[in-house]
Order: sequence, then C-alpha cells, then structure tokens
Amino acid sequence: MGNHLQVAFDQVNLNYAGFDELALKKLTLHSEINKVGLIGPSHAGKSTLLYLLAGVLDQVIPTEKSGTIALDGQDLVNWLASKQIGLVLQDPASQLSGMADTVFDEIAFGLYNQGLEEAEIEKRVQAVAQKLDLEDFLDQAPTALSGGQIQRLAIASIIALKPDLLLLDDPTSQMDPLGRQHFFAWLKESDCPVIIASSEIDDLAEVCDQLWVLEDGELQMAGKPADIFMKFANDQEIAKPAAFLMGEKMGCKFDGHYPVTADELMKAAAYGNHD
Ligand SMILES: Nc1ncnc2c1ncn2[C@@H]1O[C@H](COP(=O)(O)OP(=O)(O)OP(=O)(O)O)[C@@H](O)[C@H]1O
Repeated sequence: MGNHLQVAFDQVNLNYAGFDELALKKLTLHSEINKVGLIGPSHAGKSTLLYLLAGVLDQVIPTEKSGTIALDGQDLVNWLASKQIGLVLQDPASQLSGMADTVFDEIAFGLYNQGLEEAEIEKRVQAVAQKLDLEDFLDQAPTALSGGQIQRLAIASIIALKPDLLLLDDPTSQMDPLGRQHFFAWLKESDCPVIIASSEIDDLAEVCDQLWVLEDGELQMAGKPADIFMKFANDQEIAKPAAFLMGEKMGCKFDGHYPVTADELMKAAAYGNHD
C-alpha cells in the first residue's frame, strides 16, 4: 500500500570527523521501500543513517564519507534539491520553531514559509491535527504540551508539508501507550514512504513491510519482518515481537514462521502448523 521509493546504497562508509571508527560500514542495499523499520542495538548507526539520508549531517556535524546513495535513480544530493524530505528528530522539542504562540501556528509555520494560501493552510493544519489527535490543543501554546504531545506536534508539522520521504527517529519515545497506538495506526494508513527507527518492535512488525537490521554500523539484513525475526531468533541483541515469542513458546507457526503480528498469532493458534 502507498507510494514506493527506490533506494540504492553502494559501499557507504561514514565516520564523524575526528573519530576513526566508522558509524556506517560498507552499507550496500538496493530496495524498493514503502514502510521501513530500522532496528538494532544502541549505537548501531540508526540515527546516523537517517541524518545522512536527510542531508543534514554536514550542515550540523562534519563527517567523512565514501560510497554512493541514490533515490529513485538520482544521486541523493540532486534528489534532495528537488524533493521534500521530512525528518523528525529524536528530541522533538529541538525542532519546533520557537516562534509560534499556538499549536496551530507551529503546524502552519512551514506552510507559511512555502507561501501557501490561507485556506490551504487552514485545511492542512486541521487535517494533520485530526490525524494526530491534536485538534483540542490547536489554541494552546506549544510550551504547555506534554513530551508525547510535543512529539505529535513535531510529526504533524512535518507531515503537513507533504514530504516525499518521511524519516522518523524514535518518534514515540515520550508518548503514552494510547498516543503511541494512535500514531502507529496513522502510520499504517499513511501512503508516504517512511523509514522509522524505533524500539517499538510490536508496532514495527504490524506496520512495516521491511526491516533493516543494523549492528555496529553494519547492515546485517534487510527483509520482511517474519524473515528477519526467524533469522535472528537466537540473537539476544534483536528484540522480538510479543506474538513471535508466544508463537515460539506455543510451538505454532503461521505460513512457516512464528507469527509476528497479533492477527498472525490468532491464526497460528487456531489453525497454524505446530512444531
Ligand atoms: N556527533 C557525533 N560525534 C561522534 N560520534 C558520534 C556522533 N553521533 C553518533 N556518533 C557515533 O556513531 C555511532 C552510531 O551512533 P547512532 O546515534 O547513529 O546510533 P543509534 O543506532 O541511533 O543509537 P541509539 O539507538 O542509541 O540512538 C556510535 O558509535 C556513536 O557513538
């Protein structure tokens, strides 16, 4: 479902200036993506990869890199010049404009900068506020929001711009369980290509059609969630969805693998094959 994007990484190495150790090592991957979940332990290189794709690294932190990255067949730099990328940072408060008195104005900020008409701005703000449960807060000051609400505001401000690729770095870390549920339900329905780094493994398994596993700067595997979790079944560094662990304990499989979603678990328990 949704729009797809061709990504091609070839032998991408990256280190932060002044640090010898590579944060990304020989990253090579050609894939058509829609919803990608980036997983792996701390310091694996997930944020680095997102920042690299967003084209922000050298603007903020100097790095040395080699290799090539292309999106839809175009070199990343050229692609970024003509397309809109949406990056939501790990610390969402740091990306608010700081100039808006209300949540409405914060979401509208980037739209005013794009020179959109008042009516279009009103329409887009209302639409994203509704998607991310922010309608009741539109007149409030951004500073009055909780951490989870600020995360939703940062996401709303980015998606209002209708990006061609959305990059999300741990976007639900401060949300309460209900906020997180709503967010992932929205993400599942969204048709924008997305790469999301998150430790919410159950939600990623529900939403993503692909997972990329990074460990120590290296891409260990890219593939469907079920294939990934079967491959890393015994790897303690890679968290598994609850459905997978239950299926494993019960010894029941869905379509030849342990279930990775609640729906697959129900089907596996009802009429799946058993170990
Ligand atoms: N600004 C920086 N300067 C130097 N090294 C950095 C910088 N940012 C990250 N690194 C290093 O790059 C490597 C990858 O870090 P990165 O933050 O991309 O990992 P991550 O998988 O996103 O981790 P986490 O899950 O903890 O956010 C780590 O070894 C980290 O110490």
